[in-house]
Amino acid sequence: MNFAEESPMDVENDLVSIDREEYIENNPVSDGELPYKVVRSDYSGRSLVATKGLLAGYQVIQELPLLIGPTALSVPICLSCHAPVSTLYRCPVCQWPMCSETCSDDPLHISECQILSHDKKMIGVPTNEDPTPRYDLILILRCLLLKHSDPKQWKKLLSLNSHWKQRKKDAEPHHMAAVQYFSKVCPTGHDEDTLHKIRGIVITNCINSRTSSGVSLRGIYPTISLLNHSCRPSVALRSDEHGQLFVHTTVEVEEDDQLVFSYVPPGEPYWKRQRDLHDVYYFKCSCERCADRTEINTHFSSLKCPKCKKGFMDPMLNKKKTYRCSSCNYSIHQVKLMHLSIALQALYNNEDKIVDVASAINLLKEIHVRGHGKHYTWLACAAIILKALGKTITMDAHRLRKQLWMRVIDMHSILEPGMTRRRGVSLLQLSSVSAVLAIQDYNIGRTSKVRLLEEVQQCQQQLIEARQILMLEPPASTEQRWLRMEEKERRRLEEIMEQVEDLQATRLIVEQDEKQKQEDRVKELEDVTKQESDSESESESEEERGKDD
Ligand SMILES: C[S@@+](CC[C@H](N)C(=O)[O-])C[C@H]1O[C@@H](n2cnc3c(N)ncnc32)[C@H](O)[C@@H]1O
Repeated sequence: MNFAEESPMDVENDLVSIDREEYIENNPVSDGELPYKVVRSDYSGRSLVATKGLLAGYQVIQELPLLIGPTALSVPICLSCHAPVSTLYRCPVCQWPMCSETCSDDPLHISECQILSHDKKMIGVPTNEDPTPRYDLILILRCLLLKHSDPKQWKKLLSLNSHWKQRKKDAEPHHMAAVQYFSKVCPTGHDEDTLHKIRGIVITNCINSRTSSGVSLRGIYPTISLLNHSCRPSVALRSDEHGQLFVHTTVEVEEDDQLVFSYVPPGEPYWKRQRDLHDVYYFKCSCERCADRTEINTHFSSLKCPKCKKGFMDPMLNKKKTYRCSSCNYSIHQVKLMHLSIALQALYNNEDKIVDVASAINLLKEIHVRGHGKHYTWLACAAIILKALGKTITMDAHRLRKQLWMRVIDMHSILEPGMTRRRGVSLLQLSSVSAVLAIQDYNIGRTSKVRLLEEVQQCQQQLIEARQILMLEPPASTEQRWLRMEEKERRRLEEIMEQVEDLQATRLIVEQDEKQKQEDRVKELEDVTKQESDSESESESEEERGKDD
């Protein structure tokens, strides 16, 4: 077959058609107007912008994957139902691990199997239970098969960004392995440039989701793929167990604002975010966070100056990749700063070092001295401490937990503000630990009843906000567990409030009882006194009388 005339370049710049009917069907509450449109810029290509002002939490897009498959590095999973499998049962034809005969006979697998079965030496076939990059091949193959199974969708797929020429030039080993595999070992009939392009499309555009059994999958979503990146996002993506994606605004956006999400974890330092964005997506990020040397006053990626120990070594954002002290102007190269940061990271990376609250606090102090309280290592260390403290239920542990959750929430509200799942979950945790502390403090007489009520009300406010955020989780998603936890916490707080009210009522009754008893006693005393004085006066008068007598 000659594929020469359909060079991928021909469709490189085609716009993916945005299907309005499909949008309305997926978003029944929508007024029929798309809340986004595609715009194009010389530097960042196509991107989605809001067509009107949108409040935080607004669902902008709901989209099923065009194709879905295993992540590039995966433990063995069945190629049909994507359930985790051992390597004991294999498809008798292609030898890939599957869960059963039913799955290996599935018509969807048959077409893949015909290609994969050419690998007689099992070069690309997973051999044991360990995670393997061989699963990278599967989604690429599914894309390649689309050409004949669904030419319309194939065209849509080819319109996505791939950076294929650059990837071909860079010849990264995993990329080359996949291209060679489908050109030499299991030929699919596509020319090499198309193979470069298809792998490029998968790497540039795939988005991960999770099945109900906890397996990570990656999918291609033609509309959502048009969202550009920012390290300070305005939308968040959530998936259900069928791989369907939902895009919500996390903050209020205005008409014509870009809708952007973060391709990399926002908790990574500047140099790591830039490196990954460059290596995988081929661009330099200049979002408001990256364009500000202080990363919005957090100095998130800067160490304290090793020379004057006063200023922060902030990135200069220039091509030389230098970091300069804000106080004494001392400068070092990014590589040196990376090494210093990695050394700092090594201090906390060993979870076993956190044996109790005191050791955790010491560790935080160490980071504070060499890094600082808003440094990325602090955030990562807080996560490790929160995990390591596990079920420790001492008051000290609760107090530390509360402080850490408060700081984590503060930092994330700068880095990725608004209705993010991270904020929802952190608020839930903060509310839970604050409630425990409030009750304990009250029980040991450290706080008053009024303070207890105030704190419980504060926890309820945190839960209300957490609920608003967690309600955005799609119904068929594993993350619904957070909503269940929120419900449990809410009931617990209601019980506490009832108990406090009961307590209040009991106290009132006791107090009234006491008051009554007191009054009775006073009355009794008065009566006795009166009787006594009466009898005294009687005897006195008797005496008088006697005298008289
Ligand atoms: C998933 S695609 C997004 C849609 C893409 N802009 C397009 O035209 O198809 C990812 C690619 O978009 C570009 N991109 C995304 N965010 C960017 C940003 N903040 N600055 C520059 N380029 C960006 C990069 O080329 C990246 O590899």
